[in-house]
Amino acid sequence: MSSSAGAQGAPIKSTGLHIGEPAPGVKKVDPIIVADNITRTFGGLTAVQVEHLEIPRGAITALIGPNGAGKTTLFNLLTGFDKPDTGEWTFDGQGISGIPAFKVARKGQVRTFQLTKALGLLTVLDNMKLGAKGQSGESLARALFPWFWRKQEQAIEERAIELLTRFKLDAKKDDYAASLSGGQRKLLEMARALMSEPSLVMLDEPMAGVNPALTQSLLDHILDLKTQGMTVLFVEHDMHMVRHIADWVVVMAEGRVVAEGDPHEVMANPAVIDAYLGSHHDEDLGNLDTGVMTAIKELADDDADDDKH
Ligand SMILES: Nc1ncnc2c1ncn2[C@@H]1O[C@H](COP(=O)(O)OP(=O)(O)OP(=O)(O)O)[C@@H](O)[C@H]1O
Repeated sequence: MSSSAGAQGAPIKSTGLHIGEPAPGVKKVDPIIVADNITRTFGGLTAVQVEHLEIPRGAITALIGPNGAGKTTLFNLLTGFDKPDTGEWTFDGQGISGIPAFKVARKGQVRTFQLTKALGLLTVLDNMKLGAKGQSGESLARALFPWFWRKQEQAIEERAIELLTRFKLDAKKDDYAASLSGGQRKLLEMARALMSEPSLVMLDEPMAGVNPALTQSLLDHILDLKTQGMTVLFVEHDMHMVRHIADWVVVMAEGRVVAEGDPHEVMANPAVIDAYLGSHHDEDLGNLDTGVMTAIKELADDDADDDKH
């Protein structure tokens, strides 16, 4: 695996992540997640049907696809918030299929949600403290040694303040989370996820509802996770963001992985445009919802940019 400098000011992309031709299910040089035959149905609907998927370690992978492709369902499965009908997967070489979310998080795989889960009636600092792992204050043995508990509390608070400072939320530590803007809540959620010192951070639509003033800051924080050695997997509809920061892109449609590759390869792949058009093939393009149209236009723009280079 190697890194190469991008265009002026562009983030440094990780390359050489895969073995062989980039295609759905392609093997990775150093995968952090390896998943096989994952299916999840809701009644008669097959929401996820992934034969094989590997997520490269130490890189930023984007999971994209049209609405209803199964991205969030796959996220929920991989993080233990939902159970599959079939399937097995490993995280860092350990089988974790079907184990509950709090255990997945303890192993170093954390996630944020599309709609932020900051607890509005807790302060920003208390939200952060909830993200700490391995708190031993509750256990009886530790309760018998309160000095130990206090020391641990202090360490947790120090880490929380350090992270809040990094995310420029330290001045708000005593405010209720409910008073934060949408973008600030996203930052708080990301900061809280880092409390448990994860090795894999999964972000579900990190840019949704974020005011443009905070967009760059969020992007920088995501890039920073990689610099610090973490792996990032994120779901996003914003193709500019995908192109800008993703080292690798996995495309889902109708529950399956339909393409994989680096952002430029993937966005030039006709199967991907097809996936976005999907069931709308017979429709007048003017009837498509604006999200689909924007995504298709951005994919096409990427092609045009490529042609210029
Ligand atoms: N709890 C559920 N009960 C019934 N159907 C569900 C449930 N969760 C998801 N689905 C269905 O599964 C399919 C995949 O949904 P999912 O939310 O995973 O897609 P997505 O790719 O994340 O879409 P979006 O980009 O719109 O968030 C959709 O058809 C959705 O309606």
